[in-house]
Amino acid sequence: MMRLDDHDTDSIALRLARIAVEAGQVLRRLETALIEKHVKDDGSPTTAADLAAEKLIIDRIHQVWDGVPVIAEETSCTVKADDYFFLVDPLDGTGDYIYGTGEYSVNIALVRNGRPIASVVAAPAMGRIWIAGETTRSGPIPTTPSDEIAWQDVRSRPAPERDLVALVSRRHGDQATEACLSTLSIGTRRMASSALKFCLIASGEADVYVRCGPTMEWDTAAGDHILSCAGGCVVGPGGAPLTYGHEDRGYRNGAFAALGDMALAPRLGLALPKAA
Ligand SMILES: Nc1ncnc2c1ncn2[C@@H]1O[C@H](COP(=O)(O)O)[C@@H](OP(=O)(O)O)[C@H]1O
Ligand SMILES: [Mg+2]
Repeated sequence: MMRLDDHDTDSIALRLARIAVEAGQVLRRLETALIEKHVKDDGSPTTAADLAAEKLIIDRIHQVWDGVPVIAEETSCTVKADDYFFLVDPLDGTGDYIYGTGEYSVNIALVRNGRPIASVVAAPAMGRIWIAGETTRSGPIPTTPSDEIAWQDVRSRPAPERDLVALVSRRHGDQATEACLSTLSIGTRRMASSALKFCLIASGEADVYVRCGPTMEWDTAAGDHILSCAGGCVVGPGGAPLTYGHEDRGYRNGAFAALGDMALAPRLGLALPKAA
């Protein structure tokens, strides 16, 4: 068992990347199998693949960091948060997994005192992975799993005055989100699923993602950290960063905006985020 050394969050993120790549292989293998799906209480689907990937991730985390609580979407969503805990979504975008768009991700975040400090988002079917400790890096997922990932630093881009690129959920839109987006000069609306939306903004491929409809902490913590370390931010309606570990509200998030450039916050009517 490894002591949790939170001085080297980049190393923790690399370890999380290995776990996410392995979980991604499980998902890829099961993608082609005929998967029985179930509908959960919140109306969202779940499959045997969610469960298999979640079991693998929890086992691996316990092998490395035994004793740190793991809050995970499918089987461990009532585990209590602590000063340190992991948030895991083994298959974010289950609908897209089932319908074969490939826009699904594996999200893992280590949270300390309410904020993520090391995280990974892997998109196995797209062959892309992002990690963040102190800084954000991205790379292609190797086709031979034992190969090293060719990591490159990524940064979000300064927001243009007009013709912003907005990412919108493929499956979960709502009127409040549309009203918020209508205050911006959007040139391109691109549909995307899962935590990929945060990562595309972190890589400078889009500018803004607003979400007023429901999400869970495991949907956002890893992507929030990846975007925040790449120069962007994820903020609630008052302009404050999101915090994690809210068992009292069933680990549900409020509305948020993910921005590649903090200067977009006032344009959305939000207070300017305070520098971390
Ligand atoms: N009614 C609801 N309550 C809580 N979370 C919801 C929800 N409807 C959708 N979500 C969240 O939105 C995520 C998908 O977002 P998107 O459509 O942008 O990819 C889902 O992730 P999962 O697929 O992991 O369940 C789910 O957690
Ligand atoms: Mg999810």
